[in-house]
This record gives sequence, C-alpha cells and structure tokens, in this order.
Amino acid sequence: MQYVSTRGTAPILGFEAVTLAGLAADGGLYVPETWPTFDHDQIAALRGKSYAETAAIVMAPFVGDALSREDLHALCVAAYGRFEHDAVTPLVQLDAQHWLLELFHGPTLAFKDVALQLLGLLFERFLLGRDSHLTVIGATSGDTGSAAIDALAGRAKVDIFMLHPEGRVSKVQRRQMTTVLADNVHNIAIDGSFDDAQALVKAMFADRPFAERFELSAVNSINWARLMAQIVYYFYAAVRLGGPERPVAFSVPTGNFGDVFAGYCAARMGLPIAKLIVATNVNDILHRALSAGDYSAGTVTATAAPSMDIQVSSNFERLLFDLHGRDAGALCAAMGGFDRDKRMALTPAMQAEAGNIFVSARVDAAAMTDAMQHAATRMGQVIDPHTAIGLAAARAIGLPADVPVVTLATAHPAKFGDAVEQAIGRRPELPARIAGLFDMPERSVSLPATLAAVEGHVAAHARPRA
Ligand SMILES: Cc1ncc(COP(=O)(O)O)c(C=O)c1O
Ligand SMILES: N[C@@H](CCOP(=O)(O)O)C(=O)O
Repeated sequence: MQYVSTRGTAPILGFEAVTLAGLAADGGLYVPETWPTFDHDQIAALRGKSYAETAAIVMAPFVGDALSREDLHALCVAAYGRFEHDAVTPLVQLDAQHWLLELFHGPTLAFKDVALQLLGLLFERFLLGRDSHLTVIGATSGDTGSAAIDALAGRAKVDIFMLHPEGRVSKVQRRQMTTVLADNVHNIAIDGSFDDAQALVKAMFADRPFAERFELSAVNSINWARLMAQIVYYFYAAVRLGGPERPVAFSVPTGNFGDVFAGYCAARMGLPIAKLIVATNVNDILHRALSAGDYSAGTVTATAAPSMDIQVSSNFERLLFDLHGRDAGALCAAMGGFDRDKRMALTPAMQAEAGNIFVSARVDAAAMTDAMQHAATRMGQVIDPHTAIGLAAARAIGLPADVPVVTLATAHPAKFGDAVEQAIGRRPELPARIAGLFDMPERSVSLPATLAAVEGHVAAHARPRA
C-alpha cells in the first residue's frame, strides 16, 4: 500500500515511512492511494474473532509488506493486552435500538489508547536498528496527550513534546500527562486554545529545516497509523450487531474529525454503515459544514466536553480531498482560501456526497446534561460529557427503529469528575489504574503560544540528527 498527500507534492510513501513521517512534507495529510475493500464473506469471517485478530486482519492491507502477518498480529496482541476488558472495546446495550461502544478500557481511559498503544509499538519496531531518533510533537485537548505519553514514556529512541491549552483540560487529564516524569516526556502548557496548539504543531512541521534537524513525527490523528487503528472497532462492533447483513449506524462525539473519519474509511472498505452521526458541542464548525455547507471557523468556546473544543478539525481535509475528487490542486486552492479567510463553502454536490454517509447534530450544554441524567437514571449508565454528546445526537437524529445505533463512548466518566458530578449529582470513582494520580508530583512548563517560544524549548531539550 502506498500513501499520497492530500496536497499532492510530498513524496509517495509506504506504510513504515508514513508512520514515522506523521504530517506530509507539503503540509498535507497522508491517505491510502486506494481504498482496500472487504467483501461480504471476508467481513462475515470476522465473527467470533478476538479484537487482536480482527485488528490484524482489518489493518493488514494498509500495512502491506512493512510487517509480516505474524508480526502484525503479535503487535496487536501486545497493544491490546494492556486493556482491562477481555473484549477490549465491549458493547453495552442501552435499549432496543441503542448501544454504547466502550472505548475507554485502556491505560489512560480514553479511546486514544486503542490507536496509541499500537503506535508506540510501531515506532519502536520501525526504529529498531536505525540510527534515528524521533522527536514527537503533539497537541492535545487532554486525551491524546495522556495516551501518547503512556505509550512513549521511557522509549529510548523517542522524545515527546506535548502541547496542551493551559487551564482548558480536566484535572485528571492534566495530571495523567504531567505526573509522568520520564526523561523523554516534555509537557508544555500554552497560553492559548487547542487550535493554537495544533497550529503550532503544523507550523513546526512546515519549518522544514527544523523538522528535518529534529526528525519530527506526530501522534495526533494527522498520523495515518492513528486512524488505521481506529477503523478496527467499527468492524468489530458491526459484526457483533449483525453485520455485514445488517447495516449499523454510529454516533461519534467529534472534534478533530479523526474518529468519525475512521468510520468513513470502514465504509469505504465495504463495511455496511447506515449512517455516521457527527456529534459536535457548541464548537459546531463540522455541523455547520455538513448541514449547510458553511465550513467557517469561529472562536473556541470552553465547554464541559473540553476534548471537543476545536474549531479547525485537521482530518476534515482528508474528507475534503475525496469530495474534491482527489484533485490535490483543487484541494490546495480550497485550503489556501480557508487558511486566509477562515471560511470555505461546500458546494451542493459536495454536501450531497457527504450526506450519503454523514449526518450531523449540534448538542448544547443543556442537551448534554439531559443525556447524562437520562443515561444515569433510565439506563443505569454513568457516561462522560463527550459520550453524552454522542448519545444526545443519536437520539435527536432519530434513525429508523430497525437500525442499531452505536454511540462511541470515548472516555471514562472519571476523567471528567467535576462535569459528571455537576450533571448527575454523584462523582464517579477514580479507577484503580489512576487512583494515585492526585498524590504525585507534576512537571510541565508554561509558554506563550508562539512558534519561537515552542521551537526554542524543543531545540533546547530534543536530540538533533547526528
Ligand atoms: C473524549 C473524547 N471524545 C471525543 C473526541 C473527538 O474525537 P476526534 O478528535 O477524533 O473527532 C476527543 C478528542 O479527540 C476526545 O478526547
Ligand atoms: N481531542 C483530542 C484533540 C487531538 O485530537 P487527535 O485525535 O488529532 O489527536 C485530544 O484529546 O487531545
């Protein structure tokens, strides 16, 4: 499998190189040159397979000859061995039509572990025997940071610099990052929003001498390997609910458009998906884009679902690439306009094409609270604010009763204890794996959200290419 950049001028790469590269050198995002497909029988054959087996089968076409089948399976067994549920991503039935897909049984209690536990192992494998040292740069609104730090802490050939918006992540999220004191972990609290942090990451990649000197790589969903690993749980859940015979819908709490784009990839690969519900909070650029063609960024509003407080969603570019007929020139012009004006109009034809698979809903604070209360009192489930947004959207969209609707439960409620307590009057207990978090010392530096300040800090602490 080869990978092409959405901007069309970066080198075409294989899986190993694309994993280590993160962002493409032309500022674009890598996507598979063609979508591999699974036919009805291949999907049906996934029934009864373990999560690790399913993962190895679904990811094999993307990995190509970069790893043998046995090696890929062994890495999946190791990555998912750290999850606390035998099913890795279990389904919980809520009522006759609705299910939760619990993605938070990994080490840091959010769906990010599903991809990042594997990515940490892939980095290690691909760096083996190379005279190379990666400098991983990441931006987080809370969950990617903790999951990436857990996956990379102490690894000899990687340093990780993680930027989070100061004061805009939950206390548990912050401490999951800042209490990891391994020498190769560098936490940076920036004076700005997640969008500012993400823009700084992209600016560091765009500074090619800097990017090459420090061998930059990415752990955000700009890295194709992140999305690839997230495709698996769509297959895993769908076959458990009657797929491929019965199409299943998924409701996805959405910020950077990575998780729901993984669902789109699954659909492109042949998985019968009835609809992908893009659930946003009041930071609703994606809802406006999909429902009215208005892709225009406003200012970020801080909410009780901070991991979705995003206006400029990186992975939307991957969808736009397909909506532009994979014409990189047209996409570059559109993205150039968006960078300049902070707005882009989707044509009616693009809206119609996206509407074949996506539908969207905007969930405000009251509807989110209502969903948390409804889940707790009527369904016996304590859910986190992000999951609540997915569930509220699933109920608001109202798909036909014979379509099973799976809401992705993206984080454990204990990560957002204050918000959960405020909504349902009871605080979720901290799970054992993070019980000591509030007794541990923290390490982080605060920096202004400027390229000079952040590059200066990275340069002072990273290991440049020999
Ligand atoms: C708990 C949680 N839910 C939902 C999201 C949104 O996912 P995505 O950014 O892939 O759209 C995030 C952040 O990525 C998150 O941390
Ligand atoms: N919500 C995310 C934001 C970064 O998203 P990513 O999927 O691109 O890494 C977070 O929790 O950090």
